[in-house]
Amino acid sequence: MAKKGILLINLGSPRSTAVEDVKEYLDEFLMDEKVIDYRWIFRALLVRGIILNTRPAKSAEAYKTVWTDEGSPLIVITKKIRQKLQKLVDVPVEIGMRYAEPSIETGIRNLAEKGVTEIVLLPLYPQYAMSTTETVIEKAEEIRKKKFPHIKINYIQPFYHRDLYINCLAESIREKLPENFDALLFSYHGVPERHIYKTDPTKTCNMNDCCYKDTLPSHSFCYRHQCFNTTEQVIKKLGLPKDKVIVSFQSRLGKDKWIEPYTDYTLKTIPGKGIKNLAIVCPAFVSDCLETLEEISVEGKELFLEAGGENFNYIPCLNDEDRWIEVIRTLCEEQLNQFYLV
Ligand SMILES: C=CC1=C(C)c2cc3[nH]c(cc4nc(cc5[nH]c(cc1n2)c(C)c5CCC(=O)O)C(CCC(=O)O)=C4C)c(C)c3C=C
Ligand SMILES: [Fe+2]
Ligand SMILES: [Fe+2]
Repeated sequence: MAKKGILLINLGSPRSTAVEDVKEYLDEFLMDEKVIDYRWIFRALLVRGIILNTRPAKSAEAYKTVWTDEGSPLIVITKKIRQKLQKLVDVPVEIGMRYAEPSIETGIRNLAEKGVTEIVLLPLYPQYAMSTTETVIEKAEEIRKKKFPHIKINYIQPFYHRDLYINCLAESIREKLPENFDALLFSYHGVPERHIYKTDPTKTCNMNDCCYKDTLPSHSFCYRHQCFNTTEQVIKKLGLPKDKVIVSFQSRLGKDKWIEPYTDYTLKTIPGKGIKNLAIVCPAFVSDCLETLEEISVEGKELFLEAGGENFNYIPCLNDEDRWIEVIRTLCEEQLNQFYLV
């Protein structure tokens, strides 16, 4: 009789805020060809020859500002999610990180040691991207084939369009929205435009109005569409008019063109357009992390206030909210049941 288990995957953080640990983490992250998709030699020249000379020290300083006694917020929150989910399901639950520790391999091994032979794996990313969902699945498959060939893995697909997730996100935002705000900004992690062209099997997305349309075959791999669609569904549930809502993309790296508009530019320009009281949410992240707690809540806030903004209200991620754990439970149970159908 097969034994089932659940593996939750998040991005991962450095082991500590020491520059050397941040460097090791950034090396693994940025040398992933699904993240910096250049040929190995050019990627190595860029990452090891340029980025890793200066970025680790800067990033280490940034990590210090968000680090807690228990460690990186992203890891701490993922562990809390695991604990809460474990109380709701009767199969073992483990976590794994795409980069650094506990790795995906550690997660699979922990399940294997409990006798699990069928794993439901949930990448904790609502929207598909080559640099998130795809790299997680590729890595997990590589490890499974090499080290655990007797184990089956069912991968949970991106869930940005699922009603249960949208209801959960909308309710979470509704509870935290300030009474008065001029606009609600949805800031998603960005990706280079090239990634979207590359993963579009239809080769029809032109990074234009097509991404806003309701249904197109290109959408199952268009991160830009999936972010707009998440926003549209959430604001419908919240009953917010479109003119009170802005979408932008944060955290770009390097000189390539990333999907626009950029969050930093948006934050600098909207006060001049009369938006002085801002609410901001980051739905590409299910758990708060460096990119929300430092880049948005500290740096982003500073940009907005310096440009004449008055109130900046950051709305935290779903983190370990009970309603979100229920969503995770349902997504996993759907797939646990799928094993019976194979
Ligand atoms: C939520 C989805 C994410 C996408 C898409 C994504 C793409 C992406 N990221 C980088 C470069 C960096 N990202 C960094 C941090 C970071 N990124 C995500 C998520 C996505 N990235 C998270 C959750 C985090 C925070 C990790 C944490 O420990 O809290 C960093 C490291 C931090 C820094 O030095 O600023 C880099 C670098 C690229 C290039 C990319 C798409 C190609
Ligand atoms: Fe990132
Ligand atoms: Fe698109």
